[in-house]
Amino acid sequence: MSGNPIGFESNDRPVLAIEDLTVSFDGFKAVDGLNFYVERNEVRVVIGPNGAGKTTVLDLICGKTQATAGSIQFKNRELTKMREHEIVQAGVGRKFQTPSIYENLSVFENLEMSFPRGRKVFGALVFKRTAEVVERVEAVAREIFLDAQLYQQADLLSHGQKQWLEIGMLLMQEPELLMLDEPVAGMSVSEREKTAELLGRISKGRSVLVIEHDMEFVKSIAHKVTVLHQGKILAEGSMESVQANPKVIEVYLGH
Ligand SMILES: Nc1ncnc2c1ncn2[C@@H]1O[C@H](COP(=O)(O)OP(=O)(O)OP(=O)(O)O)[C@@H](O)[C@H]1O
Repeated sequence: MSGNPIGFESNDRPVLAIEDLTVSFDGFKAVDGLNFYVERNEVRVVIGPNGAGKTTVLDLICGKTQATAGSIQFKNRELTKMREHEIVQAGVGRKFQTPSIYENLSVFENLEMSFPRGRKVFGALVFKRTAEVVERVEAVAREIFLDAQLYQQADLLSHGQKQWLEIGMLLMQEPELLMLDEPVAGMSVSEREKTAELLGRISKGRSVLVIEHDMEFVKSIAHKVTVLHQGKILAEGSMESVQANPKVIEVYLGH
């Protein structure tokens, strides 16, 4: 865990403030009156049993799913009224479980095409390779442990390296909120350790929101843990406090 102080916005409101958030699917409330706050410099992990609503919360934040009621404020902007691409532009990056990298392109090219200016000015694949872009690609590649693989084709990377590349593609866009769904699934022990280090590092200056089932990994990264159950918060606090909570043991950790 980093000793980095968890910061507040200038007006003391958390970077991400979710209030009374509800989504119903045919009358079934997958998320039910949720109040949830994440600070800058924080790594927050959301845990809970299958079907608790964890993925749905990320879907609501990134605009993939529309809320039935409630509000999601990110840096004081209301995300429930925005479209998916506007939410990305507002500084929210989301990584899904399956990597969506371009297997036939190099690590460099994958990172390069995620550079926002490249997209806006010249389209996704064709744009001028400026010194600024090259510097940024190289810096991100170092950050994600792939500087030695920069010119390697992405399909030759290990599963873990592909996951890091996708995190790198998100970092190219400099998101202020980064959301990751089970980032270490299928990773080796050493890849898990490096991922924990990576998440600690990249949480500085931004917020990182992770869904994870691997409790050892959760323990190694979480500043704070939120336990979801039936679309509501069952418990929230330090890993130690939620692990010792009888309600959490009953519905999740005891299984
Ligand atoms: N688009 C949808 N339409 C109908 N029901 C949905 C939809 N999306 C999610 N659900 C339901 O909402 C509930 C919460 O699902 P969600 O995927 O958010 O749970 P989860 O906590 O992420 O579970 P897991 O750990 O298995 O990924 C589940 O009962 C699921 O079937």
